Amino acid sequence: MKLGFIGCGNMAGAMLGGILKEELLKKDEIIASTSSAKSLQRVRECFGICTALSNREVAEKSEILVLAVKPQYYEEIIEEIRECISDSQIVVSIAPGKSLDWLEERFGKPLKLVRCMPNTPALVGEGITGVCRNRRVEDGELEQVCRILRSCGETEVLSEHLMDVVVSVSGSSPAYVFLFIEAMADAAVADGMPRAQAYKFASQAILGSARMVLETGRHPGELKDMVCSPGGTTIEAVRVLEEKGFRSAVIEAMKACVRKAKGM
Ligand SMILES: NC(=O)C1=CN([C@@H]2O[C@H](COP(=O)(O)OP(=O)(O)OC[C@H]3O[C@@H](n4cnc5c(N)ncnc54)[C@H](O)[C@@H]3O)[C@@H](O)[C@H]2O)C=CC1
Ligand SMILES: O=C(O)[C@@H]1CCC=N1
Repeated sequence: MKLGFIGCGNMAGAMLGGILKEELLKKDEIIASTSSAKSLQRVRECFGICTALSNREVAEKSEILVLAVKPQYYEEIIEEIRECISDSQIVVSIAPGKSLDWLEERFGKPLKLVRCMPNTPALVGEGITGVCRNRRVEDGELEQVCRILRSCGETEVLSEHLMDVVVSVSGSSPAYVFLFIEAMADAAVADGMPRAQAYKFASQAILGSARMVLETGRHPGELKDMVCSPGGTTIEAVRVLEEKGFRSAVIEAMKACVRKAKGM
């Protein structure tokens, strides 16, 4: 098996969506285990990949093994599989707060470890993943992992001290954006727009704005100013957002997110 997942819920599912769409790996080159036969059956039906009820089997068979369980299960999963893992494999962690040192210590032996933080837009190939590695992972091996991650969107290799920030700015941030979309759609519905249409307008406005930042390279403030006509509608909305502490709410929320990640 080229790639294995221990745990196959929201995040692994999103990654699989990207990987299979790009046809980077064949379905029979990917294996996953989950906590129950019922959820494994769902994984088989959804993705058509190989499955196993045994985490050890997945650990033994995978060249690249992704630990895709919740952080609170990391310790018990590592205890369960540590004997089956060798330094010819690459273990990939996607959990917030679990440092390379912590992982190395739990495995208790020399291992190739990659720590990354993906996000669920991976499902549609528009994810972004922050990646770092321990010193045993060679450049070519990191590239192997990044090739897989790139099928889910962008990949940035960075220093480990930034990984908690990556959690707040991309791992968790789709949730804030979905809240924003819901709030904008609710407002549009309140003013008479049918709900489905409201989601479409709100989502496309966010998608288009994000693409403008990425594709024009212009400062977001400049792009904002281009929308705000003097004495117009937009500056009126911006004034209310500032009055209600919109920026500050986002900054405080993200600082809370980083604090939580650091404490995990
Ligand atoms: N959901 C997200 O947007 C993101 C999640 N992550 C991280 O990804 C990891 C997985 O999160 P989600 O996919 O959201 O969780 P989830 O709850 O959707 O999926 C967890 C999976 O682990 C399986 N599992 C639980 N106990 C197990 C065991 N003992 N053996 C084998 N499988 C077991 C469950 O059956 C399930 O398939 C977490 O560490 C999370 O912090 C990282 C970035 C974004
Ligand atoms: O909420 C969480 O803890 C995970 C990590 C990033 C996104 N979801």
